[in-house]
Amino acid sequence: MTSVGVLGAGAWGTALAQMLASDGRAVKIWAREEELVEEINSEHTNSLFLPGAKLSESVTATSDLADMAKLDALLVVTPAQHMGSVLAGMPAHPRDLVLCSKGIEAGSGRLMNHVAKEAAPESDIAVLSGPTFAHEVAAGLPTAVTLACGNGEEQWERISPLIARHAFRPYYSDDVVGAEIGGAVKNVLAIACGVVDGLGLGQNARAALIARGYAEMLRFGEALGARSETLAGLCGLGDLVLTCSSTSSRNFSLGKALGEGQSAETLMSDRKTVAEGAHTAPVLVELAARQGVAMPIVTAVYDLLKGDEPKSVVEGILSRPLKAEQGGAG
Ligand SMILES: NC(=O)C1=CN([C@@H]2O[C@H](COP(=O)(O)OP(=O)(O)OC[C@H]3O[C@@H](n4cnc5c(N)ncnc54)[C@H](O)[C@@H]3O)[C@@H](O)[C@H]2O)C=CC1
Ligand SMILES: O=C(CO)COP(=O)(O)O
Repeated sequence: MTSVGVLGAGAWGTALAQMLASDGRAVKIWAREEELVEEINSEHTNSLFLPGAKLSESVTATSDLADMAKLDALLVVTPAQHMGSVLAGMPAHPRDLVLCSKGIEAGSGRLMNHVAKEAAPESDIAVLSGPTFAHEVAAGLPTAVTLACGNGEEQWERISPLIARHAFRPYYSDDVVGAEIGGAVKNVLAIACGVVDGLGLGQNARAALIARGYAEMLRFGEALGARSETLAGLCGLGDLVLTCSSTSSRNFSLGKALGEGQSAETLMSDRKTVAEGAHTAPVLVELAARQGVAMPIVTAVYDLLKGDEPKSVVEGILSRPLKAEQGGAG
């Protein structure tokens, strides 16, 4: 039987391992924390990152990257900023790497598929992304995702049966860049929606922000070669709607706390879980400027994270000159 495992035992890696094991399959998960390896193997829980979820006994954990190298396919679920170093620490790599992290590498500005390709040049790369709160997937609630295969339909035929379950429906795409940009940009926009909520600006403002944020995602995606139909799908609009409207989102909650007046510095230094949008915003602002793409909402989030005062940042957005809704430069 083809073997599949999960690299990273945060909330999402753990939920994916449980989803994969829902048909009785043996699933190996790599955890960085020794105490978590012990807990998953003995208690079948992950109280650090996914409290409340009960895992199947067929999910077993290891802290040895060599165990993961032997598998046929690996779902890669480290935080985006650590994907390169974790993959580089493996003695070899499975044939298929399915990237499930949502972000852009700070410093280099690389998308995750470029990071993975450099660390594991022999592997075929795919991207899995969509509206998927970890606790819901772990509980077996249904959702659907984009599975963008860098090697096209041949790779899809190989990996989709490994990943699809009754309540977890991958949809085929070959637009890896589009799938990655959707997930990375929506995290930043979710912070903005949280700020609107924290400031009490109302539901109209949030809907307007989602629509204008989506326009930013489309413009940026187009500049990097993503297809707009990909961004209109599960990994773009689908995930944007989910993350921008729920305090279950860490990014939304971070924004809400900022809007309520907590300091960015304190919020970031106190974190145990990852809010990828905070790491993506600065590098996204840089990449957008390089591409000549206007991203005023993303820039506003960056300013807030630098410590600018929420009310004045919102005032800046509202004072922008009026323009045509479609086709303008921003
Ligand atoms: N939680 C969710 O509902 C979803 C998360 N994602 C994405 O999955 C990725 C992982 O997020 P979560 O599983 O939620 O993480 P988490 O916030 O639950 O846990 C933090 C993770 O970071 C790891 N970590 C911390 N420092 C590290 C280091 N130096 N090197 C390697 N790993 C380190 C920890 O071991 C832990 O696995 C992120 O890119 C996130 O955007 C995607 C879809 C859903
Ligand atoms: O990506 C997610 C859901 O699809 C999770 O969002 P947060 O990282 O904001 O919690």
